[in-house]
Amino acid sequence: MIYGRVALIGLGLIASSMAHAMRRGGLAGEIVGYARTAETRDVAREIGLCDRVVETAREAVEGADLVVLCVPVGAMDAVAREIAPALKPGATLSDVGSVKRAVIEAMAPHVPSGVHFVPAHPLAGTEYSGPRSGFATLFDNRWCILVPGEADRAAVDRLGRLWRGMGANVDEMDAGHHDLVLAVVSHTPHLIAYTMVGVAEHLEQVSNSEVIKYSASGFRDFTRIAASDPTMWRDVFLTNRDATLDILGRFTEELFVLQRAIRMGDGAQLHDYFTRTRAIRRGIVEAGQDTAAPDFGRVPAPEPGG
Ligand SMILES: NC(=O)c1ccc[n+]([C@@H]2O[C@H](COP(=O)([O-])OP(=O)(O)OC[C@H]3O[C@@H](n4cnc5c(N)ncnc54)[C@H](O)[C@@H]3O)[C@@H](O)[C@H]2O)c1
Ligand SMILES: O=C(O)C(=O)C[C@]1(C(=O)O)C=C[C@@H](O)C=C1
Repeated sequence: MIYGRVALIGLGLIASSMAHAMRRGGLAGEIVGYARTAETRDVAREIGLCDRVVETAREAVEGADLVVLCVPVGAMDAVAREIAPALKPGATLSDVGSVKRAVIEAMAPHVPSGVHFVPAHPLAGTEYSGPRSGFATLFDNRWCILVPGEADRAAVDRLGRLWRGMGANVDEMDAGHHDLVLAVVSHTPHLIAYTMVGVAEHLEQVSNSEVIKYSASGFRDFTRIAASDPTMWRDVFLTNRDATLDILGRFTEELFVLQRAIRMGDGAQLHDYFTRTRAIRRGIVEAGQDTAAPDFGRVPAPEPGG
């Protein structure tokens, strides 16, 4: 056991996956949960997600050794303000928000002295939300980034042990770098997926039923991403504004380069570009970062005709 009592605030995909993963590893003596709506609290009780589901966030954090805010990024400020007076001295306060600079700015002013604030971000998720969507293996072999700043080393190491116990690999970063990296590997790709699905929807010459019927696998992957929670992603783009706009600007420049190559019939440029991007994908598969990739991606391609 790593913590005696863990409080999870906001019982959606990430909190419910944490609850399952902590149980699987025997990592918490007691898991206490709080959700804003009575409906979510009722579902959590019905499926036995936590040992106790309580009626207020303050009640949930009382006596907890670890408190994790699992609410949308835009709600972190209000929740931190509300629970701060009830936090136990010596407790660790963490979060799982997808953006780190804005969350730290929102939460840090409320953290009482004697409470260790260790922000975190598990790089794992699905397009589903709510208390029924979680599963114990969500974090297996994925990364969790801790953004500890000047936090107490023993508290940081303890939270790292919890995430490793839930199956994740743990790294540390500063908040600004985290937000830039995530703008590249998660936030801008989501925006592009949302946009591509929007383009298909707005195309007058192709009906929505044709889009659904003939949806090829590349587009299907876009639609999966574009089904992600609207509140969560609204907050991500509003709070990681600068990094996302930076990456989006670079994306637009590269898009124009490819657009020009297509217009000019420059096959060599297209081939060279796609050869370089393929190497990146192969690197991800070889590093074991896409567990869904078939094995033949990791061995040389078969001989023609073989
Ligand atoms: N879904 C992902 O892929 C993913 C991955 C990593 C991190 N995150 C981050 O984890 C956090 C939770 O995401 P999730 O996917 O579990 O979302 P979710 O929608 O499944 O759950 C969010 C929970 O927060 C509650 N909530 C919403 N607004 C609230 C408020 N103002 N006050 C109190 N509770 C409120 C909701 O009722 C719900 O129970 C977000 O900060 C998100 O950025 C998400
Ligand atoms: O796999 C997915 O559905 C996700 O979108 C998960 C994903 C990602 O971009 O990888 C999304 C947001 C996070 O903060 C972390 C992980």
